[in-house]
Amino acid sequence: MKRYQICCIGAGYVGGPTMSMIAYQCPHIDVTVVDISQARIDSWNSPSGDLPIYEPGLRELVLSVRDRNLFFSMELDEAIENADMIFVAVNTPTKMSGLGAGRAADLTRWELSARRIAAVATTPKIVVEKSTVPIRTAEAIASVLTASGRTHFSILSNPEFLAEGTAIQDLQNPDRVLIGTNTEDPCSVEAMNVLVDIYSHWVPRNRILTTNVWSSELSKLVANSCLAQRVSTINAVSEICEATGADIDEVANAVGLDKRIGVKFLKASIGFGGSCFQKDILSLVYLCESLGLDEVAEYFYWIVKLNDHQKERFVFRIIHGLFNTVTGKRITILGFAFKKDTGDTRESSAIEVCRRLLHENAILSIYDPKVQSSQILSDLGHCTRLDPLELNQHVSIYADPYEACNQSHALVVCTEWDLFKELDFERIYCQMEKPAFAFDGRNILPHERMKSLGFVVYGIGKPLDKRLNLV
Ligand SMILES: NC(=O)c1ccc[n+]([C@@H]2O[C@H](COP(=O)([O-])OP(=O)(O)OC[C@H]3O[C@@H](n4cnc5c(N)ncnc54)[C@H](O)[C@@H]3O)[C@@H](O)[C@H]2O)c1
Ligand SMILES: O=c1ccn([C@@H]2O[C@H](COP(=O)(O)OP(=O)(O)O[C@H]3O[C@H](CO)[C@@H](O)[C@H](O)[C@H]3O)[C@@H](O)[C@H]2O)c(=O)[nH]1
Repeated sequence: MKRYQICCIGAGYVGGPTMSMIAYQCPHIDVTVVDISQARIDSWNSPSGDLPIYEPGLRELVLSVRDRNLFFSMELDEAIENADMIFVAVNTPTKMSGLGAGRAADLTRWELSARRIAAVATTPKIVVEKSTVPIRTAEAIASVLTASGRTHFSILSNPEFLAEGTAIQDLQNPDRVLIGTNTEDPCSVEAMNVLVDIYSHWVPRNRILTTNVWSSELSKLVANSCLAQRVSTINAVSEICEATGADIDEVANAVGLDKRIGVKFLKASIGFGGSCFQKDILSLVYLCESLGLDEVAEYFYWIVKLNDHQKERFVFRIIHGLFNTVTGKRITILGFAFKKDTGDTRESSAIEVCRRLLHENAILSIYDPKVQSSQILSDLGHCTRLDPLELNQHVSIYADPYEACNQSHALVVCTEWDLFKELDFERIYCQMEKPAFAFDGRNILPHERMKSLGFVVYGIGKPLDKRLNLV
């Protein structure tokens, strides 16, 4: 009997881990993940397990199922034609030019995938929207798919809620799985039941929600906006704390212990990063503007504005603290990824912090345990427009955190890697220029111990040290 065949278009942060989990949980299903990037596919197939993305637990998961019932391939057409169900998990970044530039999601890759499916498929397919897309994308995709009239397509929305750094845990034990379908079409409902059955292999049935397609698409954008809104709220409060002497961690704890509010996602920071929050809020803003809902659009837009403000004021603290000039001063950047436990730098706040410091002629020593040097240089080259030679004069990347701290004027924590908490700060203090400053953009360092060693410490939303030159 023919085994059930799944194909996933897009072997990225979502396609790779999500399909690995389905293959692991459903040994009776064959899963083929395809991509247009040969380098990515080669890396997923790497014999040593040197995968294209770092995610705790992912390597073990992939190695346990790869070439059993999980395959990574460049043969898009073959995988599409063989598949009963096709997930589309391509990237949907913010449009950079044209209509809706800086706001709308760019659906080019999605449409190209749909056109490829339409051109190749000769047997009925269930097409699953896994990428985050604007509301009503499924409708647009349906018209592309059905235009040829060659076969039948059922379109489902199944947004992904995993967070990077905890993707495998999130996939293994999701708070909910959301499936949107056209409830008036019996074929779509049948397709939905097939997808529900797949998830039911490991997700309790009461956590699998079924809704209409539009609710499903909108819920994904709203979930990210709610999460980002909490971060912007606590970051706004961090500024009040610094102006008044309140302590942000005490406030977050006191507020979050109200069960209606909850303690999660109230950690003050240098601002949220990652490929999703800003993009999805802007997509929601664009939707609201298109609908003429200007006040609603403005409300959501402020989440992003506040986030930009938080990054900017963090850099101002550094410059003011260092006697209003960082020209020629060595500054150590601890962490470059947008959060811990990932090597992903997309929209990382570290990029903006470094860009501003380089603009002020600082010399940067950067350490991150998982981000490749080439990625850091590419991100900084892109945002500063400095050529590689100029960049090399101002930026050094280290594989050892102590070397990165040598002769530095200030430590700047951009990512909350656990290992930063355990560093030997006595040793680091001895290596640094004096006064030695530490700007903790994640409030993870042992501030009191560091102060007793002689450091001048700045923490987000923490009572300010008088030596931070507050003018
Ligand atoms: N990264 C996350 O944590 C996360 C979580 C939930 C949802 N999402 C959403 O999932 C989608 C994918 O995100 P991602 O982070 O995995 O992106 P990604 O950039 O890591 O991966 C996308 C992959 O799609 C491939 N691709 C692009 N066009 C293609 C085409 N026409 N044919 C075949 N392959 C193609 C790219 O080469 C790339 O490897 C986005 O819509 C994103 O908003 C992301
Ligand atoms: O209290 C907090 C929590 C998070 N952050 C920052 O917010 C950003 C996003 O963090 P997180 O949400 O944990 O990671 P993502 O991988 O971006 O995951 C978000 O975006 C995904 C893509 O849409 C969704 O699937 C997830 O549910 C959603 O959490 C990071 O820069 C974090 O450092 C804070 O500053 N303070």
